[in-house]
Amino acid sequence: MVKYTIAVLPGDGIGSEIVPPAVNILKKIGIKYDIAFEFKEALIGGAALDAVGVPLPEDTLKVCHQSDAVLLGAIGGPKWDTLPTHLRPEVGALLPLRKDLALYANIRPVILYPELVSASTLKEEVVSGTDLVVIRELTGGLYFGEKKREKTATGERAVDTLVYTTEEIERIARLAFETARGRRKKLTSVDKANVLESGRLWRETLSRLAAAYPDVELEHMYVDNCAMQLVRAPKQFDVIVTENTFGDILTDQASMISGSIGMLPSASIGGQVGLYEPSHGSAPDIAGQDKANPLATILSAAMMLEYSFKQVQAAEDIKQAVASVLNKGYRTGDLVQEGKMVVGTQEMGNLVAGEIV
Ligand SMILES: NC(=O)C1=CN([C@@H]2O[C@H](COP(=O)(O)OP(=O)(O)OC[C@H]3O[C@@H](n4cnc5c(N)ncnc54)[C@H](O)[C@@H]3O)[C@@H](O)[C@H]2O)C=CC1
Ligand SMILES: CC(C)CC(=O)C(=O)O
Ligand SMILES: [Mg+2]
Repeated sequence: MVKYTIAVLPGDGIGSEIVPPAVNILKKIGIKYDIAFEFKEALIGGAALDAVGVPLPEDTLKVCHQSDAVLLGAIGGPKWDTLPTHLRPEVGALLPLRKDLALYANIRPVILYPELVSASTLKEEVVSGTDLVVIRELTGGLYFGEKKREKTATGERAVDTLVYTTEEIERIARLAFETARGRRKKLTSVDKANVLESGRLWRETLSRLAAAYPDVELEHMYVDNCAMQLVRAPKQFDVIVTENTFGDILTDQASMISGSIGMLPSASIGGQVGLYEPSHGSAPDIAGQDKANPLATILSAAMMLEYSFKQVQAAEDIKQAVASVLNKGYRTGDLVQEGKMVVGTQEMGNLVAGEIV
């Protein structure tokens, strides 16, 4: 029997509602495939600030490093928004955790389940059949550059910096080329090279590496155009690779192709220990109400099985279980479609678990 330890970090808001269903499904997968999962829960974000005064406790980092993978809910919320920047859950916990685990690549597949075509805000003929993946650089760029605030004679001056090195661009580009190679062989590199120096280096680096991947078609696109193209004709995309902030924004937008941000999973990889989390945040507006869609987190657990544990069939089982539940007509509130049955977070989790036999 194989054994894996999973660090479980529910975090804030809906985090404590969407993570337990994913853990429960992993337990069922463990029974079916003879995998012994050990789950070690740890504090992060506002929950950690409230309990021990820091957003990313040393103990949590230790648990993550000593595990084979990390399952994260979401962090942040209004209660902690006014703290100094370095203490905020987002800047004080999530970014340093990603950096500490050397997770330079964030993979966000945007797949529209056929059952959810009418849940998308976009027209059926535009979105039907969409299957693209965004590869977002995760430990560099605007989120990690130097920040400062200074007093001026009339007010204040705030600075954020966007820095990339050739090496940082090369490693994410290679992963993107390799990913495209295993799919429909089209790579769209998204930048703002018409304005940003970092964008020029990004574009030059991608163009140079393209010679090693003659079977992959590389196109360059400015990020503003990409935002438009994603809603105009999403099926033109296969793999998109882009800067940290651009990828963050474009994937929230792209989530609506799949019906809801509650459908968009993610895998963060690159280091020894992969981290798996939904693409959305802690959704304070619906927290504690059993309304959140747990499917993005459940599908992130499937990505964990695939990327960290190479349990491809087990991952496929989870995706099939999700498809089956959707096919039977069950929806959480974010996916309301005429004639469908609306269920809460827990029930949706139980329904998916019930499909794994
Ligand atoms: N990885 C993380 O932990 C992230 C944390 N955040 C943090 O989350 C907090 C809230 O941020 P927002 O901008 O409101 O983004 P959000 O993604 O939490 O919510 C945006 C909207 O989508 C809805 N939504 C999100 N996930 C859902 C789900 N699973 N099911 C149904 N509806 C869902 C929410 O109810 C809300 O109306 C902030 O503190 C933010 O910094 C935001 C993004 C990522
Ligand atoms: C909260 C941010 C640091 C990150 C974010 O929005 C994301 O990773 O999707
Ligand atoms: Mg985001």
